[in-house]
Amino acid sequence: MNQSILAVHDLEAHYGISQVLFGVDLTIEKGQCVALLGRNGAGKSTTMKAISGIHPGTSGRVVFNGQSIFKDKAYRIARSGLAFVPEDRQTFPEHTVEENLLIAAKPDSSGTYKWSLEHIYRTFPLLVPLRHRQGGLLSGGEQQLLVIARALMGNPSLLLLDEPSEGLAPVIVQQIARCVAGLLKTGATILLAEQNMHFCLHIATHVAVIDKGRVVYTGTVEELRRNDDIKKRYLSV
Ligand SMILES: Nc1ncnc2c1ncn2[C@@H]1O[C@H](COP(=O)(O)OP(=O)(O)OP(=O)(O)O)[C@@H](O)[C@H]1O
Repeated sequence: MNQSILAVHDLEAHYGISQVLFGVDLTIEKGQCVALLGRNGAGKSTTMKAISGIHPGTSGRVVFNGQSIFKDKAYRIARSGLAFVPEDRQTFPEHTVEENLLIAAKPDSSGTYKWSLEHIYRTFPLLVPLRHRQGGLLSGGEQQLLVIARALMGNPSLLLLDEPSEGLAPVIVQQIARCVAGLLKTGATILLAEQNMHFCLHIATHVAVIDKGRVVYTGTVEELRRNDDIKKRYLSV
């Protein structure tokens, strides 16, 4: 049986007095790529921020690798092996690509460095010619690749990617899709928040559709492909 890496139950979150998550339920098993799909403002980023402790939820349960992390500080959650890559793609702009990567190097919970610099460059060949360029001088797509690679240098057991395709040219989106698909082949487990359903359907194994702060549908990618009603109702397709 698969081992559940992340289990989120009845998660609620607010900004001030405004409630935006109304009981999110979500499970990710080892090796899965779950696409969290939903329209603008549906609650994808807030779900990721609540899971990773950046914007803690107000109630609910979040269990990561068998441990409750709900209300834990963001740095503790990150250290326990959950890496969150926010949508703003912030690199350390004054530092080179290689320095950005080395700053983040950390072993996994067993003390192992699965992701070395060499392994990163093999997986992200586009970063090789850029290794001495400052982070702030990269294009949007290059920055996106760098922040994903930087997260991997921390050898996480779960990677949360928030809208990696947003605002990028189709050719770059394809490169990022190839890169994420490659990560899955290496055994990575990924929660991928996206508005771009087509980007996800080629990569993800499972989907969770979120609408108005609630997960309204879960299934495999194949099941979603066949479900025109859900696509029309929640994904504007
Ligand atoms: N810092 C904030 N303060 C107040 N309200 C916020 C804040 N961030 C998000 N919201 C609101 O919370 C709701 C959920 O936003 P969230 O960013 O989680 O949605 P999303 O599905 O990620 O959308 P997008 O694709 O536009 O990022 C929206 O109504 C949004 O306006």
